Amino acid sequence: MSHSLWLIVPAAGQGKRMGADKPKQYLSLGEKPILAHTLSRLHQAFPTAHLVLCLDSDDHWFKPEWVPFSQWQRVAGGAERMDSVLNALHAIKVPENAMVMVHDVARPCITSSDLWALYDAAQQHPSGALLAMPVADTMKRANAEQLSAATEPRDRLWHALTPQAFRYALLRRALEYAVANHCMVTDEASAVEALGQAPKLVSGRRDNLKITHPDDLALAAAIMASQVAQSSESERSC
Ligand SMILES: Nc1ccn([C@@H]2O[C@H](COP(=O)(O)OP(=O)(O)OP(=O)(O)O)[C@@H](O)[C@H]2O)c(=O)n1
Ligand SMILES: C[C@](O)(CO)[C@H](O)COP(=O)(O)O
Repeated sequence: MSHSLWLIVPAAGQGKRMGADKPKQYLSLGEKPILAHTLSRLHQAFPTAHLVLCLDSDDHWFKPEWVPFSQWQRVAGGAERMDSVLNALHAIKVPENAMVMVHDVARPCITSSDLWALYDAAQQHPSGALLAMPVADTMKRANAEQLSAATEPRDRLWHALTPQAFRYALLRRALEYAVANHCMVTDEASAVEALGQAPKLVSGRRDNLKITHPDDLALAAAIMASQVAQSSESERSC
C-alpha cells in the first residue's frame, strides 16, 4: 500500500509553549525521544513509505538512528510550520498525483488504525482528508478581559488533528498560494480550503494528543502505555 506514499514530518518547531531546555520533540517519553516515537508509529503503519523530515538548520539534537525508514531525507525547516512543509514539497520529485501525508512530530500517540483510515479517505477524496474530532464541549467566545462574552454554536465544529493527506500537486499549489497571498495557515487543510476545496474530515481517536504544554508529557506517556496494553490484550485474545 505505502510504496507510493510520502510522509512529511514537520519537526522544526522550537517548542516555546513547552518552555524546556531543548525543542520538545527531543524530550524523553519513556526510553526514547518524542521524535523517535512518532517516526516509529508512522513506520509501523507504512513501512515502505518515503519520509521527509523537516529539521531546523541549527538542530544539534537530531540522531539519524531514530529514523526507522530505509528511504528518507532531511530538509531545512522554515519560519512557520507551513514554510517547513512547503520546503519538503519543493525538495522532493514525485508524480503530481502522489499521496503526501503530513504529520506533526509532536503527535506520538498516533495509531495505525487512524493512519490507515486517513490514507483510505484521502485516496477517495480529490480534495484530500484530515483526521479530526467533533467538538465535545460548549464553546465560549471570550472578550478582551477573558470574560465569557458569548456561546458559539458547536454544531459541525471539529478539532483539526494530523495527519492530513493530499495529492502532491494540490498541496503544493495550496501552500504556494497561501505564501504568495501572505495567508498564515496553521494546517494544510486551511490552505486547501483557501483554494475553494473541502477536504474530508475523518473522525479520529481522541487520544491523538499534540504535545504542547508541560502537562502533556505525562498525559502522552499514559496514553501510550494504555495503547500498548490494549494491543497486547487484543493479541492475546486472537
Ligand atoms: N517553523 C516550524 C514550526 C513548527 N513546526 C512543526 O509543526 C508542528 C506543530 O507545531 P507546534 O506544536 O506549534 O510546535 P512548536 O512550533 O514546536 O511549538 P510552539 O508553538 O510552542 O513553539 C510541530 O511538529 C513542529 O515541530 C515546524 O516544522 N516548523
Ligand atoms: C496542524 C495542527 O496540529 C492541527 O491541529 C496545529 O494547527 C498545529 O499547531 P499550532 O500550534 O497551530 O502550530
